Amino acid sequence: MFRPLMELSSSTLVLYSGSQPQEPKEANGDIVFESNFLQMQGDMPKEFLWPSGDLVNTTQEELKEPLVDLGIMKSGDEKAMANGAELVRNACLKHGFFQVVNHGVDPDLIHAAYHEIDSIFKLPTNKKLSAKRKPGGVSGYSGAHADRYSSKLPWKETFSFLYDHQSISKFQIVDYFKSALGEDLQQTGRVYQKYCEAMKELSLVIMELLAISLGVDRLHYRKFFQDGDSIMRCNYYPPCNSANLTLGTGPHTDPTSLTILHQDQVGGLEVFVDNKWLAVRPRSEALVINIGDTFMALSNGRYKSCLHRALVDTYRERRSLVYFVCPKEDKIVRPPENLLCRNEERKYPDFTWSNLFEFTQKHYRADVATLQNFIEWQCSSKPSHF
Ligand SMILES: C=C1C[C@]23C[C@H]1CC[C@H]2[C@]1(C)CCC[C@@](C)(C(=O)O)[C@H]1[C@@H]3C(=O)O
Ligand SMILES: O=C(O)CCC(=O)C(=O)O
Ligand SMILES: [Fe+2]
Repeated sequence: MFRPLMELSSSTLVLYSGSQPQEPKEANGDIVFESNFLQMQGDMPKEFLWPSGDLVNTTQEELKEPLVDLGIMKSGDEKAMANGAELVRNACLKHGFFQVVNHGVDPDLIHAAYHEIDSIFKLPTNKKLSAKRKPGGVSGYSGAHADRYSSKLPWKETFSFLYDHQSISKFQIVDYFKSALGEDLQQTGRVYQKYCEAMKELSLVIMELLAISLGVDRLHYRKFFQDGDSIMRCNYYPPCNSANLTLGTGPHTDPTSLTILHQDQVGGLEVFVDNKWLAVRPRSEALVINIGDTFMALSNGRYKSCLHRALVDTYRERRSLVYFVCPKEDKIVRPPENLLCRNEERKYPDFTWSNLFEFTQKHYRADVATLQNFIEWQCSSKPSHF
């Protein structure tokens, strides 16, 4: 049986060993994040408290990110496409964040995907724990990552799974849900299978737009990511009485390549620009696109990996659907030759997503400096890859 985190934190629980608290170590046994239970305990358990530097208030200012109409990609209107690419370029050079509208994803499918978030997180705790993420992997359930970290715990539950676009089975996600959570979740799997198929197609269109905006061959990144797997993550953020003392997701850049995110109408996603945290206004008809560390390397550092975080709300549950685009594991991450101007320095050595992913799951807690720490870690353990 599991023990609620609160009870555990009052005992001499060793959630991690080793000198570096951020060094994730697997804890023994099931440690459970029961937000209702925690809420009744009065003070916020110390494990969920975040440093004041991470909690710096939003300026109440909203990010003025471009809304790119993706219809330009099918219109054949070269001028409209060039204008759209310029909007993307300016945003990605500055903060790596934009939104797309007229994206072609069925609003009913997005609505269904939100409905299925509750099919997952309203399950009994022991059922969710039966599908908990395995050490070193990404698939499965996590409650505040309480089995990975022992401080700065995020006030959220997550459920993640892999999407292999080239899988021979058109039912890989349905099969995963059935195996992980049982036959009753078959319909949930069907919805996310369709959702991930739609995200994959959209991601390849965006890769073309990014290529145009960088002045490289239009199909370069589409080809690079065509055979890649991706990570789908459902985020559920329970209401929190001490919402100002904790975070739903701490400040970070996504180590992945490109993120396609939909947030519900509660709001809470913020982007760090010009030394300020700016709120991202929820737009139900739009999809948030942000550059991740791996694409930043693929652009030789031109495009910024977007620094962002997610706040929690005092009274309302918040949900987000996050699709992380990744290249095939063993592909060498290297900027295209024709992006590198004459004698332009390579900003990052060659690496693979497989190694960066493993770094984030076994050696380092992804934060605002993941890629730099990964490069140093890789260089210290292997000869130079330049
Ligand atoms: C490769 C990944 C690691 C995380 C999920 C994907 C892309 C985003 C990463 C993450 C969300 C960045 C913030 C910290 C993290 C631990 C989290 O809050 O979930 C990261 C994810 C993870 O390691 O599970
Ligand atoms: O929930 C959100 O709005 C952001 C989540 C996020 O950044 C992530 O899961 O990487
Ligand atoms: Fe993120």
